[in-house]
Parts: sequence; C-alpha cells; structure tokens
Amino acid sequence: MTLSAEALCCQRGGRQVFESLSFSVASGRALLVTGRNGAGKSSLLRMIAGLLRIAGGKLTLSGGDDERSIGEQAHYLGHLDALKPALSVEENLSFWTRYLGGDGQPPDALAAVGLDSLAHLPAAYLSAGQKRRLSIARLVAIKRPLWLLDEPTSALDTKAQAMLLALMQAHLAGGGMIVAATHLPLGLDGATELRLEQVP
Ligand SMILES: Nc1ncnc2c1ncn2[C@@H]1O[C@H](COP(=O)(O)OP(=O)(O)OP(=O)(O)O)[C@@H](O)[C@H]1O
Repeated sequence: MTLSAEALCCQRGGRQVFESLSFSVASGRALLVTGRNGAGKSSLLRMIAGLLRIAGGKLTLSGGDDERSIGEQAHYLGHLDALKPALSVEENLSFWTRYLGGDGQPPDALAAVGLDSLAHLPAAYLSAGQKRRLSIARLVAIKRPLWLLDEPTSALDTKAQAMLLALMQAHLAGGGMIVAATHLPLGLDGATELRLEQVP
C-alpha cells in the first residue's frame, strides 16, 4: 500500500500555504512532517484525512480499499482530543469504536495505553496526558492502515512517549503507514522527514 501526493497545493483563508508538494509513503514507513509554525503541517494532515479541500494536485492511496476514501482508511489524531467530558473513559472509547465502524467493545485498547484502572472515570477528570492517551487508544481499538498524527507526543510524559513509540513501531511492523506532524523527534528509526517551507 502506498500513499502518494503529487503537486499538492494548500490554501487557507484565500492565502497559499504550500504548493507543488509531492511525496510518497509506503507500507511499513513513517513520514515526519516538520516546518515552522504556520507552514501547513496540520493542514496537510487534514487534507489527507479528507477534512480540508485540496486546492490543487492529487492524493492517492494505492493497494488499499477502493470502496473507501483515504480518510476512511485513516485514523486522524488532531490537536484536540475529541472526547465527551461527561462520558467515562470506557464510554468515550466505545463511542469512538462504534463511530469508526467497530462493535463498541474494544478488548485491550485501554490497557494498551495504561488507562484500564480509570475506565469508569468521566473524561472531564482526566489530566491532559491521560486525555491524550485515551485518544491514542482508538488507534489500537480499530485497525486502520494509515495513522495521521498531529503532535502526538504533546502532553505525554516520558513513559507514555515510550508507550506511543512502541505502538507506532508495532503498527509499522504490521505494514501500517504513519504521517506525523511534529516539532520533536518521535524516536522512529528510518522515518523520512518532509520539511514544509512557508510560502512568503
Ligand atoms: N480556518 C482557517 N482560515 C484561515 N487561515 C487558516 C485557517 N486555519 C489555518 N489557517 C492558516 O493556515 C496556515 C497553516 O496552518 P497550520 O495549522 O496548518 O500550520 P502548522 O504548520 O500546523 O502550524 P503549527 O506548527 O503552529 O501547529 C497558517 O498560516 C494559519 O494561520
């Protein structure tokens, strides 16, 4: 499976953010998107996820499921944790699992992110790092080949960063792909860097 971008162009609020962007990511590989604040890293991830209109060029996912869009074959983990504060940790994960097409009963996902002991706590009471870990749990609960991760380590302590690294490595070892926007090294050996330069 390969994700390819050809001469991709991004506009926000009528302004050109980047243009002529081409890259490809194959199964088992990670692409780290770097660049200054405002260079368009989050915008690129949102385009791949199908949440932002492509202003020019094209994106293709070859070897995937032709019946589904790229976004439907991807997990998108944005800046915000997208949790319902009144629902418990377990209920939030069940909601996401059903929303993403699962049966609402993810077996080991909470344990994988170290939140099984907090399963019944309302998400409103979680710390910032715990909220991030709960968001990461949906990557484990539902299998999708492409992970789109926007600053995935934000708010994570050292132990949780190592947990995320192990999950990413397992995903790549299983033939998955990762596109991550980050200002910090994620520890993924062999990842390719794509540096976005701001259009002046
Ligand atoms: N809804 C919007 N309307 C207009 N401009 C926007 C909108 N969203 C983002 N932008 C602009 O698009 C540009 C790219 O933003 P984006 O969030 O993709 O950058 P980024 O590289 O992820 O930045 P950071 O490192 O700060 O997270 C910025 O100049 C931003 O101000």
